Amino acid sequence: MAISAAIGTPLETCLAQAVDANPALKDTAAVIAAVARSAVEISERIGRGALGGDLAAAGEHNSDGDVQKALDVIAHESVTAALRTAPVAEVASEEAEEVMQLNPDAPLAVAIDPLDGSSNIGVNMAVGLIFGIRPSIKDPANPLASFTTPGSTQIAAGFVTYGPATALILTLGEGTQSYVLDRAEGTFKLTSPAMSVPASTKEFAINASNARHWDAPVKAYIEDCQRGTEGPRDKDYNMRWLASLVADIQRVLTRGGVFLYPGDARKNYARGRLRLLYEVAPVAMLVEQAGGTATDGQTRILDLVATGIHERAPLVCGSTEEVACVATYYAGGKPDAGRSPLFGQRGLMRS
Ligand SMILES: O=P(O)(O)OC[C@H]1O[C@](O)(COP(=O)(O)O)[C@@H](O)[C@@H]1O
Ligand SMILES: [Mg+2]
Ligand SMILES: [Mg+2]
Repeated sequence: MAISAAIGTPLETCLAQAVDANPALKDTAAVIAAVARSAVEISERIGRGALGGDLAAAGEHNSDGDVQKALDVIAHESVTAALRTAPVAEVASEEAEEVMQLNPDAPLAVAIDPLDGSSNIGVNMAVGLIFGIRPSIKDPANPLASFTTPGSTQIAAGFVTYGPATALILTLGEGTQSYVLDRAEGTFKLTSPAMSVPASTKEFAINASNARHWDAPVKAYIEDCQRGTEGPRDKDYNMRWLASLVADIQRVLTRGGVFLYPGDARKNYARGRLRLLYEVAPVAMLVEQAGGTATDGQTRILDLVATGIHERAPLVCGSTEEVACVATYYAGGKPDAGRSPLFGQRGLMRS
């Protein structure tokens, strides 16, 4: 439901209001409160920086082959301990190979990236946590049943950004809200009851070091953005890349933009880098609920169905007009052929 509380209202009060309006959200609210408790703990830990030990110390490899840093493991243990106290049957975590069974009779399943933006650990840059909450499907024959449904079955989704401020971005399926942690009180408080992604933008986010590996539509789209007013897009673009999905998406949710992590030609990158269940699908729900669009380039993310819990998916999301523009490149076209270098307003053959 949409949140109508005043700015500054504590998360707990907002959740209680949501449950009053829709009692079916009671268990979901309990899960969100548990995730928020873990986020407060991790925020304090990150805030101490190197005074709290070497959070970037390398450990084992995780399911995706990434080296786990100390903070990846600390965050995973903190959030799964919190979820054990909530009505959660199963957890799919980036940091666990298999689905974790918590409270078997509980009604909900949670997909979680306990620590997003791991390359930013230890350099005082923004990192975060991402989660998506789904109904738990009890199917003894299929231990993945709760997670092999479309992203549109998510009941709620959110992420936390541990940045200059610790923020919680949340949707309960109707609108996207933001909260900021009041460090003095250890409580998240409402800062925006309805985030709204502007339909158009002049800002894109992509890891440009991968340009030589991109497919033709992404290459053409980014090249045209870079040509600015000299090219068919006829506007000068800015580029931002924080290497932290949560921070990049918080910017897109706040002032618009388009975020791309496409598939590319590198080994194991045919479907990009981001994981469908605990990164792409929650972000897609938040972006859609804020009036933006989220696709894999062409197909709506929330229609995609995972076949494994660590499956990847390309992500193109943010301002609706810009995401639609990327889709035209994938469909083999250009957004406005009438403004091509040859025929456009500044073209050689202006009519
Ligand atoms: O290092 P790259 O290829 O730019 O990838 C950065 C992306 O990888 C991620 O760090 C992946 O998440 P994890 O840190 O949870 O593995 C995203 O937050 C970020 O957008
Ligand atoms: Mg991540
Ligand atoms: Mg992670």
